[in-house]
This record gives sequence, structure tokens and C-alpha cells, in this order.
Amino acid sequence: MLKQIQRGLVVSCQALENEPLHSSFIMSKLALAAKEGGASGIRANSKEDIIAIKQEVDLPVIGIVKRDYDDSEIYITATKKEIDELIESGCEMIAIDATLRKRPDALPLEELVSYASAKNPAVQLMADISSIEEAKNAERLGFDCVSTTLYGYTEESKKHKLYENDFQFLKDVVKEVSVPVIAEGNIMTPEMVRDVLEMGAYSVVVGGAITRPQQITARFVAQIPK
Ligand SMILES: CC(=O)N[C@H](C=O)[C@@H](O)[C@H](O)[C@H](O)COP(=O)(O)O
Repeated sequence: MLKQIQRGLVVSCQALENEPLHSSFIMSKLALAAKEGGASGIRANSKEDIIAIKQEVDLPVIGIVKRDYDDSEIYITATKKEIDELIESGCEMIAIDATLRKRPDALPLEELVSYASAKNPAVQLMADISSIEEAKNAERLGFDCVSTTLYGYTEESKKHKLYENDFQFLKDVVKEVSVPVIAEGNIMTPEMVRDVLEMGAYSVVVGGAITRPQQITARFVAQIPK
């Protein structure tokens, strides 16, 4: 999958239960629209959505399962159960929260990576990270790529402010690891896509700015003069 998305746009098609577009059918049509617009890949949440998307488009899919656990802050592909579901979904790549926070049942990240690789070695693994230390750790554990997905979403990285406009975090990650680095999170404009690729990002994932109309509407409304 990595080759297919190199210097391309991956469109994240996600809507949780509390979002207006929550529906596997709608996600499959968003994926089709993304494909018609020239996307190279899709990122999607849940086995059901991925199966529906795969029936509609032939693009490679980065799969995640978002599920909350009482004993952990981690919700993106947290345990072996989510890995099982994603392998069954047929996605080409699985993204896993690779932060250093405690996982449900204190499962070591290393064990989850070995589990996924043993279950289906053909499925590539993306590490969703929020710090340089996590990026380096993910590379050491054998992840195929790292993504800046969680920068600004953990207690520690929130302190450094959500994705700075100069993308300093992305630049630092690119310098520190040799696996491909995917730019993801709060990429709001086409110009930002161009900029992150020029900074050395291998590929770009854009979600809300394309597929969450409630967010897009709110940004327009916010510009109405008081
Ligand atoms: C932090 C978290 O849970 N991120 C999720 C990961 O899959 C999604 O909710 C984001 O939409 C995705 O990362 C793309 O980012 P943005 O929608 O900002 O372009």
C-alpha cells in the first residue's frame, strides 16, 4: 500500500455514532467521491465501513477501529480484538495508536505489533504517534510508517499546541526516523498538502476538511461578520 500512496492524498472517511453522516453506506459514497477527485487511498474506521468502502472503490485502505476502554485513554486500534476485525475487513494497512500510554489490560505495544504481523504479514502497519520518542519506538518495533495523527491529542502533546502552522513537529519526525512519515491531523487546505509534501512527508491524510461537512460549515459560519 505504501507505494500506492507515495506523494498522494489519502482521504479519511469517518463518522462516529454521534456524527450526522454515521453510516457505512455514506462512507462508501464519500470514498467514491474521494476517488473521483483523485485520492490515492482511504482511511476508515470499523470493519463494517471498510467492507462497504471496498465494495465501492478499489483504492487501498488504512483501517482503524475506534473503541473506548475504561482503563486506557487509547481508542485507535487498542487491542487484539480490533486487529482481528481489521484483518477480517480486508484493509491493506492497519493504523495503531503507538503512543507510550498504557493500553487496555496493560498490553505491550510490542505484543500487539507481533500479533498483527503474525496474523497477516501482508498487512502493513502504521504507527499513529504524538512525539519523537514514540516515532523512534515505532520504527524500532517494525512499523512500516509513522503518522502524526495524535500530535495535539495526548495530554503531553496538547501542551505544545495543536499542529503549529510551521509544521515543526512533522519536520522533526522526518529528521529523526527513516521509515516513511505520513502527515495527518488538521490539514485544512490544499496549500498545506503541498507544504507538508515539500517538507518531506511521504503522503498526506486529510479527514475533516473533506469529509466532515459539519466542521466545514462551522468554518464558513465563523467568518460571517458580527
Ligand atoms: C485524533 C483522531 O482521533 N484522529 C482520527 C484518526 O483516524 C480522525 O478522527 C481524524 O479525522 C483523522 O486523523 C484525520 O485528521 P483530520 O480530520 O484532522 O484531517
